[in-house]
Amino acid sequence: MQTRALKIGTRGSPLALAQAVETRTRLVAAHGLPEEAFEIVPLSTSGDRIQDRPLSEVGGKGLFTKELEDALYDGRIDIAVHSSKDMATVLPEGLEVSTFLPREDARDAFIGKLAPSILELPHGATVGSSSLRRQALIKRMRPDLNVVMFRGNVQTRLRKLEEGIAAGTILANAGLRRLGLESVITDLMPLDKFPPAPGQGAIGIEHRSSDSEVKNLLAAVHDAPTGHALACERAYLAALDGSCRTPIAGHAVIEGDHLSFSGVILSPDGTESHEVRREGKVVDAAQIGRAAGDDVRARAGTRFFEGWS
Ligand SMILES: NCc1[nH]cc(CCC(=O)O)c1CC(=O)O
Repeated sequence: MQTRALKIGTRGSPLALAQAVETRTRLVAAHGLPEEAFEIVPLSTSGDRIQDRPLSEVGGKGLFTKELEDALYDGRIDIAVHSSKDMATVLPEGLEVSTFLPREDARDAFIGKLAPSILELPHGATVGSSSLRRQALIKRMRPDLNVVMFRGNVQTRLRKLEEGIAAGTILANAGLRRLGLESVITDLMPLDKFPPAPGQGAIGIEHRSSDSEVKNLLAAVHDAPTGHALACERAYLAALDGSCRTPIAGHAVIEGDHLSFSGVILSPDGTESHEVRREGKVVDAAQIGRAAGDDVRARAGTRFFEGWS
C-alpha cells in the first residue's frame, strides 16, 4: 500500500513518545499494516529545552509545536503528534489537525506526599506547579498553601517530589496513565472544582492540508466525540484570545449528539473567578465554545485580562 514509511513526528519526552507509539499502534490496527510502515521521528523543541521559567513567560503554547511544524513544512515528517492542550488555537497556514484519538480521562491528578489530597495538606504546605491554571485553582481551594514553580517533564516533577521540594504536585491523569505511572496518584481532582485545561487528555494529529493521502489514512483513527469536544474547547480558548497570562479552564462532555461545556477563568491568586456553562448539539460545538468564551470574557471585563503580570 505504501512504498515508504510514514514519518510520525513527536517531541522526545517519554510522554510524547508514548503518544506517538499509541498513534502508530492505532494506525497499524486500523489499516492492517506492518509496524515498519511507520517511523517515529523524535525532535527536540524549545519548550523541552527551556526548563527554568514558566511557559507563559517564554512564549506559551507555540514552543512545543514550532519545531514539529517546521518539520511538517519541509517534509522531514508527515504527521505531528501533539498533546492538544499544548497547541495554539490558530495553526500555521497550510497545516491542519483533522484527527483526534479517543480522549483519555481529562481530570487532573494529585500526587501527595504529606497527605493524599489537597484538602488534607497541613496549613501552609508547599505544592509544586508551574501551570497558571493549576496554581490559581489550588489557591482558590486552599489560599494558605504555598505554590512553587515546578517545570520539567513528568518524571522530573516526580523526582522533585521525592527530593522533598514540595508536599505534593498536580499532573494530568492522562499523561500519568499513558506513562503507566498511575500508581503514584493519591487523588483525582473533581471536574467541577478543578476543571482541566482545554484539550487536556486528547491527542491531536497535525498534517499538511494538501496531503489528502495522509488525511485519508488518519480518518480511520479519528474519534468523533473527541473531535466535537475539542472543537468546542478550542473555540472557547480562541474567543478568550488564548491570553496565556490568564488562568483558563474549560471542558466539554459529549453524550450522543449532546454537548455540555463548562469553563472558568481565574485571577492568578484564585480570589476572583468567573464561571460559564453552555449546552447544545455537537454540530454546534464551535459556536457553543465561542459563545461561552465571549460570555465569560464580557462578564470578567477587560481589566481582568490586563491586570496581571
Ligand atoms: N504541558 C505539558 C503537558 N501536556 C500534556 C500533558 C498531559 C497529557 C494530556 O493532557 O493529554 C502534560 C503534562 C501535564 O500536564 O501533566
